[in-house]
Amino acid sequence: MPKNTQGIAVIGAGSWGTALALVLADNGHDVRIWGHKQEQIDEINERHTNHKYLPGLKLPAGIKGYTSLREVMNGITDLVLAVPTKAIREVLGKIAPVAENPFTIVHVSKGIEPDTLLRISEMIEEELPSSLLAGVVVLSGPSHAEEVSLRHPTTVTVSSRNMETAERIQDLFINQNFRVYTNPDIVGVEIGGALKNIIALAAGITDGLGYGDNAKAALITRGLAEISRLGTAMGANPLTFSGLAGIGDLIVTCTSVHSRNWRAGNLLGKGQKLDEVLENMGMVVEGVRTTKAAYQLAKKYNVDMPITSALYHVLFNGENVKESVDRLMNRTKTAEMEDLVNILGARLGD
Ligand SMILES: NC(=O)C1=CN([C@@H]2O[C@H](COP(=O)(O)OP(=O)(O)OC[C@H]3O[C@@H](n4cnc5c(N)ncnc54)[C@H](OP(=O)(O)O)[C@@H]3O)[C@@H](O)[C@H]2O)C=CC1
Ligand SMILES: O=C(CO)COP(=O)(O)O
Repeated sequence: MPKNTQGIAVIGAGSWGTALALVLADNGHDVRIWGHKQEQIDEINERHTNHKYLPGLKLPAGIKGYTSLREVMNGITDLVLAVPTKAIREVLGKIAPVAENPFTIVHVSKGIEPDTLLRISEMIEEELPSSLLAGVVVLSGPSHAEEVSLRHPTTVTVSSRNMETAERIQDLFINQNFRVYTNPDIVGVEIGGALKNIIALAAGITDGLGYGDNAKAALITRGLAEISRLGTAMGANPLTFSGLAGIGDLIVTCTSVHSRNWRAGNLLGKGQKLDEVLENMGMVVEGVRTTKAAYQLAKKYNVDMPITSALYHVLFNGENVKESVDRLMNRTKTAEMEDLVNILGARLGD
């Protein structure tokens, strides 16, 4: 596999940034990881661990930690952006003045910005001048950092408006444990990755309420239906939602104990308050902000998203979780596929 001779910068030293730094180091790349906490970067450089985010993991000495964005960006042509969606604009705003040459961004975050309703690649294009941005790629799929860091078999997909760039990034990451596919549908890949977190929160809630596997299978299936409806209305290829960034990620996030979104939902289902849950999680729970964004997008595109809407009212209007499930179950009867077929028909008719 071709080596990036300049080294690759990973921006964000949380769970996912650290696990992906390991994949890149396993592939022989020199990796610079940037974090904003001196103590944590000292730990990475001196003890080769990142205890808070991936306890027990020993990092190769080839992964070097930095707190200076100027130093980490020096000569860099490929950058992996691994901070929560909420922090992306702030971090890019600090990178722009210190970057000296154009670079490709591989973003690995799973969110949509509330109010602007932008996908992450669109936020990146807004924040960085085109003279600095050589390309934007999204890497997404069913991939919990905890298992990637154990080098357990994992599959993801990369997408970009420029497929040559996507294929080059595929080559940087792919190895025997980390299989990387390409998909030209950047809208679908970003929407699938972001919206599955909403359904995982809901699946955590039903598990917390003590409902069983039927309820979870219903959420996964009907969750996929509403993700596909919105994504298709936004221009995605509906087939993307039957792939890794769609059903693949939805399954892993709704069923894995590693999922922060599922865990947060589970605590909500058991009766904890949202503030309390988020305070104790210690890591990002992207689905909360994304629920707000998807609720707004559903209105904008006039798409029915009953699970997202129910969760929105639980999270932001204090509605009771059990009553919300009852209301979802007692909506007017409907057909299973008709809405998606109509959305697709309207698009093809345009
Ligand atoms: N974890 C996973 O398995 C996967 C995560 N993702 C996605 O990757 C993205 C990052 O998630 P993940 O790594 O898991 O999150 P974590 O909560 O594990 O880590 C987030 C990291 O970002 C840092 N950070 C937060 N805000 C800022 C800021 N304003 N400036 C600089 N650094 C900041 C945090 O620092 P601090 O320690 O100070 O809080 C921390 O190092 C998310 O969008 C997530 O959905 C995607 C696939 C898998
Ligand atoms: O996206 C993920 C796995 O693919 C991580 O999900 P959580 O953020 O819910 O842990």
